[in-house]
Amino acid sequence: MLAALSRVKISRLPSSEIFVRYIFEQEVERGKLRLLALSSATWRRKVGGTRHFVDHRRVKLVAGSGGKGVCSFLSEPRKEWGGPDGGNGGDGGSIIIKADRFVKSLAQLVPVYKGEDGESGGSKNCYGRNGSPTFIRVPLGTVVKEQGKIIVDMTEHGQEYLAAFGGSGGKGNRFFLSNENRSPMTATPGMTGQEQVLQLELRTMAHAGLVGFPNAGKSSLLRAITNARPAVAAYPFTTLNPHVGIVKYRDHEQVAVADIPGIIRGAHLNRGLGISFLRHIERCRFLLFVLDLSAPEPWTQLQHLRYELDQYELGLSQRPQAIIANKMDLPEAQEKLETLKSHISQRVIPVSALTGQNTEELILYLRELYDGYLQEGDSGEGNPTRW
Ligand SMILES: Nc1nc2c(ncn2[C@@H]2O[C@H](COP(=O)(O)OP(=O)(O)OP(=O)(O)O)[C@@H](O)[C@H]2O)c(=O)[nH]1
Ligand SMILES: [Mg+2]
Repeated sequence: MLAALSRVKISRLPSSEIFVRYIFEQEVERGKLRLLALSSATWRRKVGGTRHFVDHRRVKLVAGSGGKGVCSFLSEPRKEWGGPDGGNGGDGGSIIIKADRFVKSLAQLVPVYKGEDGESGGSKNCYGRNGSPTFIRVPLGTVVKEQGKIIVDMTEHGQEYLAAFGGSGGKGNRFFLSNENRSPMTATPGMTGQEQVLQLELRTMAHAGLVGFPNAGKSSLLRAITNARPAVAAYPFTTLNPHVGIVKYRDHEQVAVADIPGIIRGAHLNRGLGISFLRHIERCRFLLFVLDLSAPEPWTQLQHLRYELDQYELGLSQRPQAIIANKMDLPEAQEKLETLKSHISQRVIPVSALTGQNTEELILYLRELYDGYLQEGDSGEGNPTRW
């Protein structure tokens, strides 16, 4: 049955279904796992090396070592004792992490980076060439951590962080020439490059984050209010990586909205897809809670979502927010909405992501939140991200 399923996936090549396989991978026993791994390779070959979205990576950086200095003496016809002429070695290449807005995931990163070594010096006072720096291009919003502590946040295009220094080159014997010592024999080796083990984490940068149970219609809503096209399907956990869409207003103001995977009760205990992907809404200034009106008790969803958010980071659920009741087109929705309103003191925005009903109210409310956030920014609480 599973083999048949894999074959179907390979032949149809739907972009979202490769992720379904991850869920299967966690659940099936060993024999079947191998089969899935095989199908995954075939899938990649067929679609031409497509890579998955990766939002965290551990990398080891070893900067280039300095080239060694050389001990040599000039000796030419009629100038047999020309003195020391050993040149210095070149410096090793450093490793630099650079933010690049054209890079969208950490998938292209490799586990180990080795910087270019400096060249050794030469006779006739020739200095060795310095090793060229190695650049690691990462998406905007990448956080660089060392032993769990954040050391830099790459938020601007072109921002660079020198992560591992190259070793300095050794000195040739010419360097040691002095009045006391006219023929130094000393030459030093280059220093080894710095070694670092860093964790890179990608945190999506958006103003608003859609939070909701699986199948609540988060991706559908993102499609309805922005031009983003995340996959939508009637099974839970369709979305496995964040998508960002931009809501454009007439005055050219733009608000970025991030869609993330669904959260279920007990996600902090690693149920469902866990809550580690909440890192993608950690930076969001406001949250859009999407409740599913087709669920028996949509108001309990809100409690569970808030609880799970607070498990990730205390106070996360208290960010400025909008509560959206989705699937208003369903027949029983109106009745449910009234009950929902009686359970929640905050304003509830009823919408239908499927038909686009009442999405204007949501878009306008989003703008109110955004304007409030901009004013807050003006009063000195950090610069707002301009998209
Ligand atoms: N009737 C109705 N169905 C909807 C509406 N919005 C979404 N759906 C359906 O609900 C199902 C799930 O929608 P998605 O947008 O994939 O839900 P999601 O919250 O992104 O789900 P995950 O990515 O799995 O967390 C799909 O079959 C949608 O067609 C709506 O407003 N009305
Ligand atoms: Mg989705």
